[in-house]
Amino acid sequence: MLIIGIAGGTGCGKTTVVNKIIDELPEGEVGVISQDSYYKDTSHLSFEERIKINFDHPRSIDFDLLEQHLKELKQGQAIHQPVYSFVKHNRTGDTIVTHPRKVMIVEGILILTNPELREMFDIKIFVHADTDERLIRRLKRDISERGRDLDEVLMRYQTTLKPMHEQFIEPMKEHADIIIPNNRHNMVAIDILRQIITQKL
Ligand SMILES: Nc1ncnc2c1ncn2[C@@H]1O[C@H](COP(=O)(O)OP(=O)(O)O)[C@@H](O)[C@H]1O
Ligand SMILES: O=c1ccn([C@@H]2O[C@H](COP(=O)(O)O)[C@@H](O)[C@H]2O)c(=O)[nH]1
Repeated sequence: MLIIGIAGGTGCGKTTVVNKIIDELPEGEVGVISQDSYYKDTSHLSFEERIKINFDHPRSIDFDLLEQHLKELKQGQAIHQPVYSFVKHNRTGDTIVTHPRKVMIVEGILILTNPELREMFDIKIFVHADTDERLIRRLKRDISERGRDLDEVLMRYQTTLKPMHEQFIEPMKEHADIIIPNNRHNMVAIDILRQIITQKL
């Protein structure tokens, strides 16, 4: 199994890159684990308490479960990946059965901050887009898909997104094997990745 970690700040285009890689490779060869599925279960908190959580800090992620699941996949076992609701800011209680594949992609803003997880990646990728570009994308996406409004996104951006990005995410570029510039759609980078993956397989 080839395990690829894809990190980068919110809105940089991680999910988009992952989907393009899946499109480029034979069906059924690529599986995905999203760090978002591993936000800690906060069912014991009220909605008002949950919205105050700093979702851009590594402590908000259940890295133990993420690591355990990746190990199980590596051993050939299927896992039950939790389903996360950005609207409720919590796990839904449902899970998706994720089967081991020849290529497993783990994507998320903070996945390179965890040393044990980092060790498990055969290829570490950092997707870069400029800060203003990411904020514009985040605004559009969170308003249209995640039930947010302008004030919520900007407040979160100033209080947690920007400082956490600078403290935890941007420094992780140092651990990356490949940095993909993604201010615009970058099909050349996707094609290079496809070639690297095919060669490794
Ligand atoms: N290279 C790009 N150019 C323009 N828009 C993009 C690009 N990559 C992604 N987007 C858009 O930006 C938004 C956030 O992208 P997404 O892949 O969800 O980012 P991430 O998973 O890193 O948060 C989406 O609406 C997506 O369509
Ligand atoms: O309940 C939540 C959990 C997370 N977020 C935000 O999501 C992004 C990470 O997702 P991307 O798809 O990589 O953008 C992170 O910046 C959190 O602030 C949230 O809004 N609510």
